[in-house]
Amino acid sequence: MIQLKEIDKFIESRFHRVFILKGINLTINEGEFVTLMGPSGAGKSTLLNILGLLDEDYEGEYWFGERNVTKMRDRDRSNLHKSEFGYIFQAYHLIDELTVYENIETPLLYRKVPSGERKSIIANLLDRFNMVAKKDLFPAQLSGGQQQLVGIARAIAGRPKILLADEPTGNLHSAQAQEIMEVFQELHKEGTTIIQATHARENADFGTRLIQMLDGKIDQDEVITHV
Ligand SMILES: Nc1ncnc2c1ncn2[C@@H]1O[C@H](COP(=O)(O)OP(=O)(O)OP(=O)(O)O)[C@@H](O)[C@H]1O
Repeated sequence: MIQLKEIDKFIESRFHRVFILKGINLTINEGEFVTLMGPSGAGKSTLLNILGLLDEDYEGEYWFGERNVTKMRDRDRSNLHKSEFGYIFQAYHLIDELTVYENIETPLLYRKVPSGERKSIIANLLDRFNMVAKKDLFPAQLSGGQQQLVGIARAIAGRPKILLADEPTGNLHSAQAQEIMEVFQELHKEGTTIIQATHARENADFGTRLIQMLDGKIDQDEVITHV
């Protein structure tokens, strides 16, 4: 489904190149649930941004199925992003002027989901995350954890084929974190491919594969076995 070949990302400083990612070769198949771990600064968010088509400033090749993303026009890349990916950001990226309800609705509007269906999808998500009473509030009126939940609801509302999540449980208490991982597990069972970056080792146990990053490289890549 996704293949990265020899991806390098660097910044030019005055005297030398500083590599943020170096020689990344990675294949992710449909239906995998991958966890990226590694110390702060290892390059996890940078790699997620590249995978999610949010950053095209790198060298190497990115293949999405038969399509060479590296050679795509901006508009096609943006359409591919909107149609296939759901993205949960480390900083929630909610739209401040929209209510909780409207924030969750945005990907459904992009995907031209009919109004009745939109209502039922959003009602289900609000219910699932215990946010029904908050639906008309604005992001600034929510706690950090609640904003994270809205970000997650928004990312999964459009039923993306691939869900990318950067520290999805970073601002949540452990019961909420567990709940989010269970939601991910359900989505994975339903066929969603998931790639998450996290510092929480227990989150990796919900997945099928653990990739350890170090200094912009893949250090270890192992299968998670479930007993
Ligand atoms: N645009 C940029 N300009 C300069 N340095 C950058 C840029 N983007 C990322 N970096 C650097 O690249 C390194 C990797 O950053 P990245 O955010 O991918 O790490 P991470 O593994 O996700 O860390 P964390 O766990 O703290 O989120 C960091 O040292 C960061 O400062």
